[in-house]
Amino acid sequence: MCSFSNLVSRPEIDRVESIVTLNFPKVYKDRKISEVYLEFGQSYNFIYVLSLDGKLLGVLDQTTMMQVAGHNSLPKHAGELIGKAPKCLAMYSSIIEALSLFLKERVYEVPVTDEEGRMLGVLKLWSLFDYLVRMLGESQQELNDAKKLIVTLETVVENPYEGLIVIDENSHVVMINNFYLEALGISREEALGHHIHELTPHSELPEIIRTGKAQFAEHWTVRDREFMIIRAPIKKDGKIIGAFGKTLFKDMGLAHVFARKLNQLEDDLKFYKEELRKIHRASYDFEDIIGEGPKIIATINLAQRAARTTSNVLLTGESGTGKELFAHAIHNGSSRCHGPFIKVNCAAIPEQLLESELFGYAEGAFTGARKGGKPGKFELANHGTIFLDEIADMSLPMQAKLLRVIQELEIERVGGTRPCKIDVRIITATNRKLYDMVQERTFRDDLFYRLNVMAIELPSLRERPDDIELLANFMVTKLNQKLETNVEGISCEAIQILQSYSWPGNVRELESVLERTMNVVDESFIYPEHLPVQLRQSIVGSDENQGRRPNRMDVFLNSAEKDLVLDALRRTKGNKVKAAKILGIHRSVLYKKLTKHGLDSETLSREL
Ligand SMILES: Nc1ncnc2c1ncn2[C@@H]1O[C@H](COP(=O)(O)OP(=O)(O)OP(=O)(O)O)[C@@H](O)[C@H]1O
Repeated sequence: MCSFSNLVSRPEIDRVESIVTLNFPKVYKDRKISEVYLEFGQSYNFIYVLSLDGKLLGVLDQTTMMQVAGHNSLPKHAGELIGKAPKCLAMYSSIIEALSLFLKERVYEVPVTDEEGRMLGVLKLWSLFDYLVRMLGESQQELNDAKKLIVTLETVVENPYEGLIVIDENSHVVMINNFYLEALGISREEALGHHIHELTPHSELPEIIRTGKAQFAEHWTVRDREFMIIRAPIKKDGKIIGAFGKTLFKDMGLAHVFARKLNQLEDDLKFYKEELRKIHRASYDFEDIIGEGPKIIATINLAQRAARTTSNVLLTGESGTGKELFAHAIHNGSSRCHGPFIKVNCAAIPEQLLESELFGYAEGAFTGARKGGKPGKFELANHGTIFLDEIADMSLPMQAKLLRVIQELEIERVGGTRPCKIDVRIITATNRKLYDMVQERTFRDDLFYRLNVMAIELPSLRERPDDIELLANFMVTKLNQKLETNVEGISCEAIQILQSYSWPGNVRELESVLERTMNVVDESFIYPEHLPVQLRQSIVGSDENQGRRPNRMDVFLNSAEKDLVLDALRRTKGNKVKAAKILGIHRSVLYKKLTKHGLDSETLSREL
């Protein structure tokens, strides 16, 4: 006999094998056919035999088995057993085929041999009882699941906040909830099974079935009540089998509340966007840079030229000379003025944080990293300008990373895997001698040359004492607003003291000296005694300023300046804004000059 496991490869193999070895061979020898019957023949079980090429050779049903068992004359081999089977094989064949499809896993197979042990076919056993018990169990479970689902769906459909109606492909109502019935003023009996137009003659649901197109947020008026509704087709396997209508709000009052909330949210969003834009905006223009001495004018001209290019800019100069002010003005004077302006103080950020601050980090980059990661300053500055202040304080490893960004024009977040292209103009600033640092190898030369494309050196205040009066008066006006004071000006003697001081802290120091002074002064003018002692002392030691009287040079320059101002005003027919532009000075400076030269409106009308 061929090995059973060659024929059967299912998990039941153990069980079947035991049947084969214990029961079937012995059925014939040891009269165990009744056991087989008990095992398989309790109720509607079948034993059928297939030939090796799959033909149904015979079937043993309950009756046959009973006969076999009852006659006590046992067949000698399976072939004999088969011979006792009813002959209506055709009927059995179709039943068995159908059931076998369902019952595959419950069919047990044993080989059938003739007397000489030659393989005749396969004897298959299955238990309908087992099957029914299992199927019933499964059906019960499915029934319970379905019941639960129905209860859930009923709760969803029958909620007091929205109406729902469902029609079939013939536009007959198949489902409607109480909210909808109430809105229509009809009973469920009057609705179910009826054509939707009998309930509501103008319903557009049949149109949805025809076109297959959904409608969103439509108005629906019924019995003087207004609703907002959506209508949509119901599809199965791509075919439209119905449509549904669903109210979006309990009533229009609620819809208005929702609309108001939405508007409010949109307004809030607009506000915060604007606030963010303000934060990331450059605050100063070239007009805000005060100075008319040749040095500062030349510097402003150079910066204006830099603004028109896309090149990187390196601003150098002592602390407080206005490097940040210039960076703002360059951004605002450039084609990127509508993009963001992002400032990073490289000295203020701890070395280990600078990389993630500049390039951002990916989600999960380190413990405590924010969900979704965080964009770095370079990403925030995209399509705008990044201002890297105190660049000389950047460590060598960070310099290398910055160089790579400049060369490849892309950044990669810390812990990230995908580089991201950026379009950023870089303005850097330092009050240290960067070139000396390059010589000392504390600053990378390749990075230096990349940053130093447009080099702008800002003059110290010492180098332009003539601007001090202008700057001081400008600041008094500005500080009056900030401090809510009414200081009208600075006396000539006080100006002389300011001009003779060396201003190591440059314009920032001048600003803070004036703020301190204006906070304590009670008079309308600032006199020498109001100024800090160290400033007053500076004039004592200054021979140059002792008993200073106007010399011929002063007189000449003064008169040349007056002529220039008048000439500009004549050319612009008295338009001061245009005249200031011609002269290349700020409007406020022109007004000061007019006062200085006694050019009030009466005099001007005579002179022009
Ligand atoms: N020419 C100027 N006209 C008007 N205000 C100026 C001018 N220069 C500098 N200031 C003012 O002086 C203060 C210091 O300027 P800023 O911060 O730009 O200097 P800085 O060179 O960047 O300083 P630091 O090197 O210390 O960062 C600011 O309030 C700025 O507005």
